[in-house]
Amino acid sequence: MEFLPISIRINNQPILIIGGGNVALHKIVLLKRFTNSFRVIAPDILPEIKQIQGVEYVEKVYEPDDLKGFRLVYITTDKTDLNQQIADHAKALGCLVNVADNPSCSDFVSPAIYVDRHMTVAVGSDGKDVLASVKLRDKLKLWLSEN
Ligand SMILES: C[C@@]1(CC(=O)O)C2=NC(=C\c3[nH]c(c(CCC(=O)O)c3CC(=O)O)Cc3[nH]c(c(CC(=O)O)c3CCC(=O)O)/C=C3\N/C(=C\2)[C@@H](CCC(=O)O)[C@]3(C)CC(=O)O)/[C@H]1CCC(=O)O
Ligand SMILES: NC(=O)c1ccc[n+]([C@@H]2O[C@H](COP(=O)([O-])OP(=O)(O)OC[C@H]3O[C@@H](n4cnc5c(N)ncnc54)[C@H](O)[C@@H]3O)[C@@H](O)[C@H]2O)c1
Repeated sequence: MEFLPISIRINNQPILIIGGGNVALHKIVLLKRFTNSFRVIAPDILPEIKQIQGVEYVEKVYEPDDLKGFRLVYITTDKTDLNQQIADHAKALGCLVNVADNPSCSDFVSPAIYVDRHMTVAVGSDGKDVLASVKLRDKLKLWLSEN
């Protein structure tokens, strides 16, 4: 196993998302259950992202200075080499990174989550089989709602 399941406080600092496409939107929708403060940086940002309350967006290409002051960084551009480069810059600054197209260079991966008031169930596969994580989360969700 490579990834430790922990619960991190995220409501005290904005989350940085580089890239503003489908994966960025998907991440923001899931993260909205836990925080309401995001900065999105990309030359083309989906209108659905711009409309989300709590999203501050900047329409430009990534530059290394964009990382300053952030702790959690989701890297979601459609360019594999660029994603790797951003991850290297972010790690050098001490940020924790999630790289959408490369779990092996991510500092953290996102589990499949079920939330019921203050209780959470988070299922992960150590970054190896996301569909199995989603399937088990859905089974647990069903079982919990019936018991
Ligand atoms: C659980 C969830 C949480 C979240 O996203 O926050 C999550 N992925 C979700 C959905 C989803 N992801 C993908 C599909 C389409 C599948 C299909 O149809 O084939 C769907 C289904 C859908 O969208 O419904 C594709 C995909 N995912 C990853 C890769 C890259 C790779 O594996 O190399 C590719 C292939 C890309 C490609 O090749 O194009 C990688 C990761 N996805 C993870 C988490 C991390 C591992 C977690 C673990 O340890 O199990 C990890 C490693 C990194 C990360 O992102 O943290 C969320 C469900 C939310 C929910 O239901 O609540
Ligand atoms: N982890 C997952 O769950 C998952 C699921 C599907 C796809 N992916 C991978 O995630 C990546 C993104 O997919 P997508 O569907 O969101 O792509 P997309 O085409 O919808 O969005 C790409 C975004 O990257 C931005 N971008 C491009 N160059 C940039 C730069 N220099 N600086 C800043 N932003 C820049 C674009 O403006 C756009 O907003 C792909 O590599 C894909 O393979 C991951």
